[in-house]
Amino acid sequence: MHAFPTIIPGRLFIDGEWRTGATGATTEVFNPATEIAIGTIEQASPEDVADGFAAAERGLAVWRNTDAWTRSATIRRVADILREWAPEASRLMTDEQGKPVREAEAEWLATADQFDWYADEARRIYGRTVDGHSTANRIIVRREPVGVVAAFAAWNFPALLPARKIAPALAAGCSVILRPTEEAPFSSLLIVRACELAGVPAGVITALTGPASRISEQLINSGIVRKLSLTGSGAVGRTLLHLAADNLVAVSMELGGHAPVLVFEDADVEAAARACVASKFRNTGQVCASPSRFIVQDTVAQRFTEAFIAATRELQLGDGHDPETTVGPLSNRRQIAQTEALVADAVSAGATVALGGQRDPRFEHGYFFEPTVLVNVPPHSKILSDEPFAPVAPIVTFDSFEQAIEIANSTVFGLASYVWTTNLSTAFLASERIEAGMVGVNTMAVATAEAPFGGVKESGFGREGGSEGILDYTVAKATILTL
Ligand SMILES: O=CCCCC(=O)O
Repeated sequence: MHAFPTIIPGRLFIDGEWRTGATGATTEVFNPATEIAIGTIEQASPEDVADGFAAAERGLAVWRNTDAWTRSATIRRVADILREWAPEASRLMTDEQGKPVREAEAEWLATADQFDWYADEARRIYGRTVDGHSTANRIIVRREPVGVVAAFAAWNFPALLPARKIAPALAAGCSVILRPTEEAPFSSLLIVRACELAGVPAGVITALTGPASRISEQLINSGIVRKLSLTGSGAVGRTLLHLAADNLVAVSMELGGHAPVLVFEDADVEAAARACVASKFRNTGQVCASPSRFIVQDTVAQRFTEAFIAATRELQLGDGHDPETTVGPLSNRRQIAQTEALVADAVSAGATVALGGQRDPRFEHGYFFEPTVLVNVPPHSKILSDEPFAPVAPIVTFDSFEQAIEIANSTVFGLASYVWTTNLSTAFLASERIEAGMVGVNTMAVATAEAPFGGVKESGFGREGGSEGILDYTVAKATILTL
């Protein structure tokens, strides 16, 4: 048994120790439902960051020489600890990020799944041998750890997103420097604490909280970090890619999406609408794989829209700690402004607000926005092209398979996508024609530890999850033998 930490360590974790920063500067963290501060985190100074990457370099030397069975058993213990902590950790996540406790609990279990999955994959890092030009040649290919990894994740899934980077990196034998987000840092720090308790050696995991741009710049310019993994916005991705290019650091980028849902007339339309509502408003729409454009065959559009609105009306907006709540607040003030702007733009373009459309006036505090449904949405509305990260569902129609695919592929993004049909040919053809890293057919559940998660186009590159996920943290080394 591992007791849940009574004091959440809002500290830096460097060389196996929880430390205050060299300058003593801290940042407050707020509950988005109450706007009340729930704690503080340290701001790592340049000296702290330098200590962090030096420790990570030493940790790498230890961990890359630790056998795969030991790495596997250690990572498995992290999963076990996180499962033990899930009930309390869920309430903490709700405090800092806003999502309903039930969703937070699901996130912690999915987080533990990442560690479980990569505990197994640690023992399955396969090499190969190839015969060379000459019968005397043998080429042996081994996959070695890429080196020190810098991991930057977004605030919308403060446990799952770091876990998707930490678990495969540890499995591959890398050391990891995590920069938790300032909006929701405590869940990420809990993972670090679980790693410590599980026996991950000093320096193998480091946590540095503080200003994103300064810390990332220092890490990438350090000459020690060999791999950068980001889940974040396209703008941040571009900035970090420039830095990585200057330093020839390898990158994986998960940069968001704008997932189309194609609903064909042969689908179970009501089941599709219910599943779409549950998925659309999960985490208040702040999900990179969130279905965000509902593209419905015109013959069933009215039925779909009615069922969608009816299911949306049943949602309960409120504080995530209330057991009745099914949709929590947006996570921060920026999201409110962005959501309001998207709705205003769509309405001025000619869209109709069929439900919601504004900040919920019942709440004096907190970032509560009504679950919103837009219909008659003109193609040039920003809600159909900009990543929304908002509880707003635009419904548009199509009249042919080709038009459905054209609309689905009309954004710069290509992360998740969804198809609802009972026709096997339509399912296959649509999933092959949609430009996306993932396609859910008659399901909205595409994010699971055993499947590769990642995008194409401006949604980024690299994969997290599945047996593919560990490859991003390895390099192939060829040894060419002449016998
Ligand atoms: O925001 C991106 C992560 C998606 C995780 C999920 O859908 O569970």
